[in-house]
Amino acid sequence: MKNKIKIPYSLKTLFKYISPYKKTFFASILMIIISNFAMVLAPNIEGMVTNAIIKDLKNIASSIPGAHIQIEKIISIISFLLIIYIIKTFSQMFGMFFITESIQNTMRDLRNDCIKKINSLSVKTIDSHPKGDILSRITNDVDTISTAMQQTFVNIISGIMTVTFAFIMMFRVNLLMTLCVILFIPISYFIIRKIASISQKSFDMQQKSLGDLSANITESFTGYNEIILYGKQDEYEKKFEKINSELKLTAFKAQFLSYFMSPALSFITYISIGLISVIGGFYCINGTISVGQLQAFIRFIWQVNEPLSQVSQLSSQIQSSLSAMSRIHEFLEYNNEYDVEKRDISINRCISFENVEFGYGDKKVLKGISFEVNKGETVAIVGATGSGKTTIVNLLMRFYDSQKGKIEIDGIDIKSINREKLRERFGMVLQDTWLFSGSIKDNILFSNPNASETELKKACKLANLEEFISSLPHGYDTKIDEEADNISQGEKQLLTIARAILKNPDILILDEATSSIDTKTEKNIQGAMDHLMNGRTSFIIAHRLSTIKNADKIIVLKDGNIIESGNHDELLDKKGFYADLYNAQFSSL
Ligand SMILES: Nc1ncnc2c1ncn2[C@@H]1O[C@H](COP(=O)(O)OP(=O)(O)OP(=O)(O)O)[C@@H](O)[C@H]1O
Repeated sequence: MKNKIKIPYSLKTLFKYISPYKKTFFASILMIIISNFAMVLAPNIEGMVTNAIIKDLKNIASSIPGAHIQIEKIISIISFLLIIYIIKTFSQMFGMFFITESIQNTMRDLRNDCIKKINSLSVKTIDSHPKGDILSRITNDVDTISTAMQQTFVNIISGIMTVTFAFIMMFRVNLLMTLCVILFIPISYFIIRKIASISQKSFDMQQKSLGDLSANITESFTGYNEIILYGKQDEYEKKFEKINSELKLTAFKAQFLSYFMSPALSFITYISIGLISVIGGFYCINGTISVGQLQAFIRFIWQVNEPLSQVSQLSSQIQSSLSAMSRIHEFLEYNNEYDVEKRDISINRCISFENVEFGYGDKKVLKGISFEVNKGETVAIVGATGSGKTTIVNLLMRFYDSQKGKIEIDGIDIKSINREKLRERFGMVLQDTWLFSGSIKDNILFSNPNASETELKKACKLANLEEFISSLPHGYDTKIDEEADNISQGEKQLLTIARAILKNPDILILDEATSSIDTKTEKNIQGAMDHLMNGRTSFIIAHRLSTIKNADKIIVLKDGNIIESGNHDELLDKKGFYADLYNAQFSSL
């Protein structure tokens, strides 16, 4: 899929984003045209002042009667010149204002849509793309486009103006000579295209390397503690250096090739000047044009070359931005989590899995899972690591959809239920707690922002958090830092339990929520968990079998199948896989 999307699509996407601001864009183009006109007019008027003074001085020197410096005439020309300068300055200023305004609005919309896109992606898509790369598309790539547009737009408009003026002047000197110059344009165009198409590949690689670099940095930060713990700094530095060298290589290729454009274009210009000198020479000899006109004509050829070579120098930026736009376009085209279903659900009877099969890609993880849980019951899912415990709850919340069989709530296939509405029924407490930078209160209210103060306090009481929160200097308003490093693992879990209590969900997912904590905290968490689970249908994924003894049903997974099910005592009596697992854990305590 990568690198398949070609430039026109990405440009179309860019135009789509620019179009709401087309009026401001056109206003900026108008301003640039006005300022260019003023720039062309100014030298002529400056010349008029000099000419008027010289004429008056000559008249005085020749003692022509009544000769004097015509101050009023000079003042009126200077006033006109002043007006031109003012127009030039203000049109330039407003031109820049309009262009900056429209580009920055476009970029803001693009970034907003990227964030909206992230929120509408399926878990499957998020899981299958490196986070750092997605981050790079929203930050680096948007930035590349913004800088390129800002720097090249004015140059391109001014260039078009200069070329147009130059051609008008050339036509006025001689038609045939101008047509000869025009003949060289396709050659220049061909060279630009050829070089651009070669270097574009390097620009695509460059933006991709930037994405890889960003992914590497994100990984180094998120795994910082583990990296230093295992002394892997050198390894990570080497990985970074490798990607960085690749970036350097692709950036060098891309930049070098694009810089090649300018001398190549100048070479074409030299050839055209040679040809024009010969033709122009003949015209001078037979008196069709003057030597001064030929000289002016050659200057105009340079004037045509200058913007072309300027734009070709900026071509590296234009090309990077095209690659960046292509990557953003590709990201915006990722499949959305699409829901046509509007159906809502409430659980009154039971949840059932019927012959559910599922795999990630070619890897089959669940090979025909069937079990039933009644409303209010607790089911524990047990099995070796990688046996598919998390996958079962992922399917239940429709983070992924089963490939065969069905999951039903009260006899209704969950695939016919709106995903958002389905997920509203769930609460989760995971081992990897997720807290954001904000106050304790903000973090708990995250699941139910409209909860009252009383409800908040009640949830914290049930989650055994009262003592902890009252010990904090700012109580509920205490800030949690970005990584939530200022609170312990157990406290984080209690906070997520309070969050889940406040949501008051029908179905609970508890994923190994009681591991890696001390006995007192574990007791605290277990108490909080009991409050949370009270009267709800719960799915517990736990390695520590002592925590699931009271579950109504325990299902044991192995190689994608349920090999045993029943309650704790029944499974112990069976003296099978569960009993072995339990005894092994019990004896190791
Ligand atoms: N997003 C994914 N893409 C590809 N394979 C995946 C993905 N998520 C999980 N797997 C694979 O599917 C298998 C089951 O994973 P799952 O997380 O359901 O196991 P688990 O029983 O919950 O494991 P653990 O006890 O270690 O959490 C594993 O082999 C895992 O590598």
